[in-house]
Amino acid sequence: MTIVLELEHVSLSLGGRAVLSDVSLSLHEGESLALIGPSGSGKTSLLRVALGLVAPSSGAVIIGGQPASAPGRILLPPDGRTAGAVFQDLALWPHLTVFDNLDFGLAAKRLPKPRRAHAIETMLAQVGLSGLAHRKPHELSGGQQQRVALARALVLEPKWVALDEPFTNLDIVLKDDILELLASLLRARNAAALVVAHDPREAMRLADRIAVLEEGKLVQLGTPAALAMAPASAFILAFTRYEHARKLE
Ligand SMILES: Nc1ncnc2c1ncn2[C@@H]1O[C@H](COP(=O)(O)OP(=O)(O)OP(=O)(O)O)[C@@H](O)[C@H]1O
Repeated sequence: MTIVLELEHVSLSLGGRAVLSDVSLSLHEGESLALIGPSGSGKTSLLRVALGLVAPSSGAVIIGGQPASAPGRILLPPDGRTAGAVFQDLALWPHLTVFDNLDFGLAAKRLPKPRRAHAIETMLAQVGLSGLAHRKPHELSGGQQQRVALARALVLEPKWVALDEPFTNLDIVLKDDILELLASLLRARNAAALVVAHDPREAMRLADRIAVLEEGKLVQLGTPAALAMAPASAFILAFTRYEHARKLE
């Protein structure tokens, strides 16, 4: 199986505190890997290390088989990591239209204009925003803004995307819709996803594999079924017990 991203014995200290300790994991082509763990366990920090926004204190990040980060050094900058990212605050450029938000990364790749326009129109159609290309973010609903953020990440045809709980603020119906849309967009591209999930039960339902962080350490990594079968900590037992009960119903 092709590995798109690998963390090898990654540790990270910030302000003298150990935020990540000896974390090793790999993200496989096309899979959805959920990161869960209590608040402050290091989930966002792990995404930041993977994306090349911060260098690990020790260990390595490997992208597509190439060294991407070494201790204290970013060898491959974020835009070279074949990744798309969507963070909780979405970080859309407020002064740019939807079209230009999507065009920003494509233009940086120096693709010809007609090709960019075609890619953007196709992408906007896929996320159901065809008519809204010339609006600015503040002229959109929250759900529409989230689709723009998703489209902006995917229009660059990433091999993997990092998502930091971008959908937590949506109501449940809208959230299910966008999760389904995300899954189908990723499937169509065979793109992998590394997703920080706040709701462990939702991760059990949707992810191919789950990585559990506690106090910066990877305490378990496996399929939802493997976690439910042999939970490695009280935190994991707490949400997998529910899963057991559901299956026994
Ligand atoms: N720049 C920083 N300097 C010092 N400590 C930091 C810094 N950024 C994060 N931390 C600490 O690192 C730890 C992990 O933070 P992180 O945001 O990765 O956790 P998280 O699991 O994503 O939390 P949450 O679920 O609450 O978002 C926390 O204790 C946090 O206070």
